[in-house]
Amino acid sequence: MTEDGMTARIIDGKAYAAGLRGRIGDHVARLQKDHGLTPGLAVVLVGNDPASEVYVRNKGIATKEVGMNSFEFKLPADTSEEDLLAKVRELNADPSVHGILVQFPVPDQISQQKVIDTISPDKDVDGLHPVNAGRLASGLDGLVSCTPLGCLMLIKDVMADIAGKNAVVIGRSNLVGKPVAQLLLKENCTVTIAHSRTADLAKVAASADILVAAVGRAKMVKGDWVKPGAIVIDVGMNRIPAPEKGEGKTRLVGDVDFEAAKEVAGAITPVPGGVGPMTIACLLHNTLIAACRQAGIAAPEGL
Ligand SMILES: Nc1nc(=O)c2c([nH]1)NC[C@@H]1CN(c3ccc(C(=O)N[C@@H](CCC(=O)O)C(=O)O)cc3)C=[N+]21
Repeated sequence: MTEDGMTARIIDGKAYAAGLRGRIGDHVARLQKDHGLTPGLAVVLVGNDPASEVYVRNKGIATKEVGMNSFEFKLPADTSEEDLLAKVRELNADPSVHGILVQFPVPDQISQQKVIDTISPDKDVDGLHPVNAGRLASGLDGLVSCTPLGCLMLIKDVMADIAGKNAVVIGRSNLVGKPVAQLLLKENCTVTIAHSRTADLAKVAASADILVAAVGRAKMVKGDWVKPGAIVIDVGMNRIPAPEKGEGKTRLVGDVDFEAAKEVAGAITPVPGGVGPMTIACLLHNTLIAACRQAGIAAPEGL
């Protein structure tokens, strides 16, 4: 239970993302009217993993809905690394493409890091290129990874000024943990990055005013790891068996034991409907920013 005896505010990432996509759509319409510019996002999928196909299809739909051009490329599962890198270079050189996303994971014969390194930092809407990671760490303008950006937007929607708060990020991946920590540091939080080797993780987590779970282990964060009143952001996307839905069925759960944590937290994101929808909206946000910068037009701030 929270300090005032109420359960947590459930942070509606789906609704926030819909609002953000609406504001992005307004900017895209203005860019077209004033500058004749239509932002374009290229998404490359290698192989035919069903989950990835669903994500890529949803990204394409969302991209067109905000008035951007969506370019989708499906390459066979046995595509060589050199062929994929050649595709990336072609997109780097294409002026109608402002953002490039290669859906991960890629097949084993391809190095994910080489793909990341080959995408032009200016078109790296995933924010994973070392140049963008370095810009974030140095407090310079760059492109920030979509999931971390989405987490920060949701946190700031709950609490506009988070300076001086204790933030604990569980997880140290380049994709989420590290960039989330950098963003929270930029907002003047006191940031701890915890991980699988952290001693007494439960105690560290319980010190957090803002707790971000990005480990990829279903319901690992228990209710008594949550400080009463804390903001809890659950980045986990774990598919677990759901026999109650029928044989072979699965459901999506986060890294947080939601039912227990919501009795303690002040605000908490659900899974699904929390961080996930923000990731796609922030991809469009980054594509808009990238298109403006490439065209030498002032990029919108604080969308
Ligand atoms: N280069 C690259 N960039 C990515 O950002 C990237 C990637 N590769 N590979 C796969 C992961 C995963 N990802 C998700 C995005 C949205 C939802 C999402 O919208 N989830 C919904 C529900 C989805 C469902 O029900 O299955 C939700 O949480 O409410 C989930 C997962 C982006 N990824």
